[in-house]
Amino acid sequence: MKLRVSNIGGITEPLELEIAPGVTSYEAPNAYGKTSLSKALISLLTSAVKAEDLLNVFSDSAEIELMDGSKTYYRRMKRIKGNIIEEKQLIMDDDRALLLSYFSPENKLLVQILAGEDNVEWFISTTSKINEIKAKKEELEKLLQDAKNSRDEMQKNYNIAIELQQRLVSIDRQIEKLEKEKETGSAIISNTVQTISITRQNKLDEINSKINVKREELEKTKQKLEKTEEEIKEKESKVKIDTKQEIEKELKRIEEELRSLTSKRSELEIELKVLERVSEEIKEADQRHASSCYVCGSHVDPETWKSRSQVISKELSSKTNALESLRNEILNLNNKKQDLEMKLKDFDRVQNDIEQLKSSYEALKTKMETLQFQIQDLERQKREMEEKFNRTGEGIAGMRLSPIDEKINQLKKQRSDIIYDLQNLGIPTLIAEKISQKEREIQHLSEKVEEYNIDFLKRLRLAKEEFMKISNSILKEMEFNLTAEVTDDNKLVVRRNNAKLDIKKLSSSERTTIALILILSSLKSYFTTPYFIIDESAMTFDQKRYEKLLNVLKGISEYVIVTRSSEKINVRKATKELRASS
Ligand SMILES: Nc1ncnc2c1ncn2[C@@H]1O[C@H](COP(=O)(O)OP(=O)(O)OP(=O)(O)O)[C@@H](O)[C@H]1O
Ligand SMILES: [Zn+2]
Repeated sequence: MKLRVSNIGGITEPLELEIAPGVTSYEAPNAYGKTSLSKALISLLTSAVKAEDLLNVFSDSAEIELMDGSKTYYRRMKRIKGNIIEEKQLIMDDDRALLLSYFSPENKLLVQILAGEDNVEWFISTTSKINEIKAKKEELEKLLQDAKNSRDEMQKNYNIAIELQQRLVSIDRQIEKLEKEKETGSAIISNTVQTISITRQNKLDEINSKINVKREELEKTKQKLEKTEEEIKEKESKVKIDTKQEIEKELKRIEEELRSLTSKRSELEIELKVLERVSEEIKEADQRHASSCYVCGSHVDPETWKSRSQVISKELSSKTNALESLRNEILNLNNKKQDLEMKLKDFDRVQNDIEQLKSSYEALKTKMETLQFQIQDLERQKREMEEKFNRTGEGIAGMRLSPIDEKINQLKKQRSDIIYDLQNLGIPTLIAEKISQKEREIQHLSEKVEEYNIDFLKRLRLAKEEFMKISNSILKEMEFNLTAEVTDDNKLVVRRNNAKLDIKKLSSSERTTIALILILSSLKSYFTTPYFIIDESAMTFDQKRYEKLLNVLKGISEYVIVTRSSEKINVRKATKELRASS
């Protein structure tokens, strides 16, 4: 196969390599790009190796291309505005390649075993894809449970349907029997028919007369209503609000005037009384020819009494006249006031009348509505009655049913209920067919689940059995005085001369060998890789053991590539046998 790499990792000069089947050793100085090349090859097996990890940080585009026969696989990436865009055609996309196709100081299993950890359960379940099988198994188990549940449901429905069918047969028999009984009794029935039609006519007549009465009443109410409306209008035209207000204003004015006039009158009356007394005193003084004042006792010429009396009399008569006219005025105003008060009372009375008319108008309206509703109701009753009579024209329904018919009707209702239920459930023969179909499905699913179960257990054992098979011979061939096995609970157990040895006590080449054996076991059991790459820096073998190891590895994959540090660049066949055969 032919590999071309450019701008991957530290490889900036385009690199082209022809790799022959068998074990190839790729030698180059430190920091030349051996790891970069290995990563390029692994990146064609899994997209878990990301473009970001591959692309040389100083380049904007990179390419890995592998041509194998007529097939071309590649990863081509470009950096555009800080993002890497990639086109790829992988040989496979399986992240187990990181564990099983590449043995380097970064290999997780190697790291773990070098650290002295002996639990390899994660390695076995990851490389065997046991979890995927488990998930599939569980999915199937769920389907199986669902199928069983729906079969049970169907069985239940089947039992119900059978029972319903039996009930249907018995009901049909009962109906048949009752129909026969009815036929014998039908002679009696024809008599009743006449009676019934008379009763019907009576009922209709009754309703019709009720409707007529109500209609007449409605007509009368309507007339009353119209009359009331007219009256209200007439009265309202009489009572004009502004005239009423004017009268009230006038009344107020008169009352005010009356108040001022009456107070004037009482003043005048008091003045008159005073004058009358003075005039009497003066007259008396004149008769006595008094020479001194009857009030203050000062000297008065008796001759002046007469002239004084004259002045007072004049004043008296003028005041009396004024009082007289004031009294007349008051009288007049009081009359006017009474008139106006009468008018206001009239207004109030009419207003009252209007209120009363209005309330009786409302009452009439309600009565009309009630009547209309009653008439509608009666007409509906009539219509329904007519419909019922028409529907059951020549039958006897419309009246109470005879007990036989009632019983037949009841049975028929039960019958149609059962048929409805049966339609929902399905008829028993159909259900039975479905049940047997389900049973086949259950059978099939059970077998599948069992297969997965067996596969699951087998898979779990496979790598361990393979490990048992190959570990001791490899260890022997590598001349390590050790035996190793993986226990049922997935622990690595290593022994020397039958004594258990803690992994931590093993030398690093012993640990590395055991890790490699585990990887070989998983490769044989679960995973086929097109090439297997070993980074020599992961190994601490002496030359003799290194040669032996290459022999062990050569059958592991069609291509085995070992990268080594060397001052010179060299690509060559690495094992004697292959060198001999090529
Ligand atoms: N993505 C990258 N971008 C730029 N340079 C890189 C990148 N990856 C690695 N390098 C550099 O490229 C050079 C080659 O690295 P690489 O790990 O492939 O060398 P190596 O041949 O495996 O060396 P060693 O013998 O020490 O293991 C190193 O100098 C490394 O720092
Ligand atoms: Zn006097």
